[in-house]
Amino acid sequence: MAVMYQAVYRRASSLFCRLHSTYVRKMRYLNELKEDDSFCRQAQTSGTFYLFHNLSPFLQEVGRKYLVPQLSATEMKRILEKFKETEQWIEKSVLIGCSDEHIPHFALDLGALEKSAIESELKGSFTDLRKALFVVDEKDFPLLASAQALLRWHDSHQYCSKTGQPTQKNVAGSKRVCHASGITYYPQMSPVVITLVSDGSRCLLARQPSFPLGMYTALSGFCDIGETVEETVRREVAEEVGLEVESFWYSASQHWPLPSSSLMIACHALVRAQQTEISMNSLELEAARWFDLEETVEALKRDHRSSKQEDGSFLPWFPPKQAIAHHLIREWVKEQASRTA
Ligand SMILES: NC(=O)c1ccc[n+]([C@@H]2O[C@H](COP(=O)([O-])OP(=O)(O)OC[C@H]3O[C@@H](n4cnc5c(N)ncnc54)[C@H](O)[C@@H]3O)[C@@H](O)[C@H]2O)c1
Ligand SMILES: [Mg+2]
Repeated sequence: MAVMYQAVYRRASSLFCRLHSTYVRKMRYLNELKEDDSFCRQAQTSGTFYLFHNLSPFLQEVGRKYLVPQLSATEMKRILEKFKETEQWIEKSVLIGCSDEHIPHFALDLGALEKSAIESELKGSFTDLRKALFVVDEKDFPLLASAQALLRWHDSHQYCSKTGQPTQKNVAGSKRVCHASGITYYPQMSPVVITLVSDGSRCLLARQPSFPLGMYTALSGFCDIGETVEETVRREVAEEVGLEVESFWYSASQHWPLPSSSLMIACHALVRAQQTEISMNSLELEAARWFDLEETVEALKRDHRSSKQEDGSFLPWFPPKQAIAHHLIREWVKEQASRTA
């Protein structure tokens, strides 16, 4: 028995070491690409490229699936030659990751070239990010989201906000520098707290007027400058529904690219069971109410289409699984179900 345990343990720890060293080596490689311009320029000649056109990612519809194709450096060169563009275009690309085998991945926006001509050449289409995020395979979601956010950041930070002079990107695209002032700009995300409030047996979900009809989600809000996550949770819940948070705990986080880069920090919060009367802030919200476990489980089964009723009204439904709000709601349901079991 002891021998068997040792063999299993040895196999597990060697697997851990292998995984660990692959990960560490990969992170070190990416860091080197960000820090060393000539190393990164060299890597562009053997990398793969994800294409965008005015910030819409290039997708290929194959059967019922939407794939996110990667073009090799050779293919990229061929396309640019075909459109009579020089290889200098490659320098506009930004580093977005690499494979375990250290093949670097770049994103490139071909916004200045004719969209339909590239689409017919490459047999696919540039798709609005809002749609693309929800039709691609789940594993491609973070990649598309971060690539688009990074390209958008570069597009909107071409000039120094102090001197008005043009800024230059480093080859990897991990920063931009204004040579007149010496200021370095780094890509940024705005921290946002998203909180699923519960009174112990129900959860609180709300909707803004701009949401698709029938969609409810957890409360969210940008962190004010200088605020801690704890302070934002308490303030947002007080501001939006007039309740006082008693305790809260962190669940998970997610980068959300729409409408501009946010770091979503997802939390569960508890309010006192005796103080659950909602006083909704109608400047921001259109509806806010408590959902019991059964109603929450039912709404989780619906989507935008299936929630539509014959009279044109909509039953409540929640954001799809790609959104961290969905994860919070599922987590709450699981916890409630295990409590009542
Ligand atoms: N992934 C998800 O599951 C999920 C769910 C809900 C919301 N979100 C995202 O969270 C973000 C914030 O949600 P919200 O609208 O409830 O926030 P919010 O309650 O803070 O209200 C938005 C308002 O805050 C102000 N604001 C303050 N700082 C801002 C900043 N850095 N950028 C933009 N506006 C700022 C603006 O006046 C804006 O109209 C949105 O971008 C939304 O897309 C994601
Ligand atoms: Mg809000």
